Amino acid sequence: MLVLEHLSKTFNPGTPNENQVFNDLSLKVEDGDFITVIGSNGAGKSTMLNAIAGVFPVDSGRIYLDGNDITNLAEYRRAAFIGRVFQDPMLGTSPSMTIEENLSLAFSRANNISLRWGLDFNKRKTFKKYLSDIPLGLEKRLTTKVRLLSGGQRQALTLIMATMKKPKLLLLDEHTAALDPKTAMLVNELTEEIIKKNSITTIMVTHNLEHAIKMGNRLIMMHKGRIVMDIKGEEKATMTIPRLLNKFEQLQGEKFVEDRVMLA
Ligand SMILES: Nc1ncnc2c1ncn2[C@@H]1O[C@H](COP(=O)(O)OP(=O)(O)OP(=O)(O)O)[C@@H](O)[C@H]1O
Repeated sequence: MLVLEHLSKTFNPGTPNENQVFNDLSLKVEDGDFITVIGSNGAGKSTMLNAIAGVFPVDSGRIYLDGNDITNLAEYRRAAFIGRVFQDPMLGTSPSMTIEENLSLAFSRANNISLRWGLDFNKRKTFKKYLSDIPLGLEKRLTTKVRLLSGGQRQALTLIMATMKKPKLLLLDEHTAALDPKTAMLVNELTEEIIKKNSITTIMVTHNLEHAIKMGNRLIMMHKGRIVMDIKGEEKATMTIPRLLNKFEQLQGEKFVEDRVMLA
């Protein structure tokens, strides 16, 4: 279980650019939760993910994962049990290495063995199996350099690498936002499949309201650094975009405004 307890974060304190992103942000994420996160511009969605991943220290509050206080743990140490996939397909893989070399790297990390480039028959067979489950044709391109892949192919590969060793937590920060709708759908399907198969606790930020409603078991809406909606169970299962927008308006007394929001 992940617990965020009374977190606060202000960027550039004491300067004209001072920006309090959140103050007293709390959240309990149960094991196996797949939470989709939506919210208005600058609501603090990415900042929340960054705080969990340890990209910067929080000003106050505590972060617990499986009962361990990780508030002061360095980012690289959290990376051992927190998987991340970003919006930018250029991140997460090594472009000058081939698909199989990238997978081999993740495989070595996952199995806690020192870096070994040896790509024997068995490894290649395993990698082919991973890749043949995705209809992106990657299983035939094991020796292709990753820089030659499309954005969708790279995101799929990053997702496989980030989950090869089951992470305690998977953070997806708009990981399909840069993809065309058809590829985004494929990568989302792969995301759901991997998460379900391995019961990975996941927090996924998205600007696509339809994806946010359809995917996961819980939907959180953030606004001005606060969690203003936490929808699950029957309410989530029967949620629609108009109902969600209405609920926001009723709760906040203002319309939901988000430049990049995608209704479908
Ligand atoms: N490293 C940083 N240094 C300074 N300010 C930052 C930093 N990261 C984020 N911010 C600011 O914090 C606020 C919240 O940003 P954040 O990226 O968390 O919002 P978001 O909800 O993900 O928004 P969006 O949907 O627009 O991406 C914004 O005003 C942003 O400019």
